Amino acid sequence: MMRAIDKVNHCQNMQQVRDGVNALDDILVPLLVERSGYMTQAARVKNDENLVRDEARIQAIIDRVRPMAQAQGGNPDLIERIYRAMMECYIDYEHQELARLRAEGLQPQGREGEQA
Ligand SMILES: O=C(O)C(=O)C[C@]1(C(=O)O)C=C[C@@H](O)C=C1
Repeated sequence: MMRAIDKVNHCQNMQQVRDGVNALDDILVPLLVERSGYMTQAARVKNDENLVRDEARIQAIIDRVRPMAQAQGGNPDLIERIYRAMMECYIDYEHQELARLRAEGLQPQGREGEQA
C-alpha cells in the first residue's frame, strides 16, 4: 500500500510547498462540506440540543482515526488534535443547524401538533 506520507513530494521552494498544499485543499474542502451536510442530517434526526454533543461517539471516532493515521505514516497525536478541534466546529454547526431547522418549523421532540 502507498501510504499518504509517501506521496509527499520533495520541495525545492515554498511555491512547490504551497502548490502541494493547495492541491490537497482542493480535495479536503469538498469533503469537509460534505461532512457538514451530515451535521444537518444529525441535527434533524436528533432534534434535541442535549443530544448534539456525544462524548462516546467523539471517543469512538478518535479511536478509529488514530490507527488510520498511523497506518498512513502520520502522527496520531496530530490527527487526534485536528479531529477534536474539527468536531468542536461541527458541534457548533450542528447546534446552528438545529436552531435554523426549528426556525423553519421543525417541532421539538414529542411536541408534534402542540400549540405554541
Ligand atoms: O455522530 C454524531 O452524533 C454527530 O452528531 C456527528 C459528530 C461528528 O462526527 O462530528 C458531531 C457531534 C457529536 O459530538 C459526535 C459526532
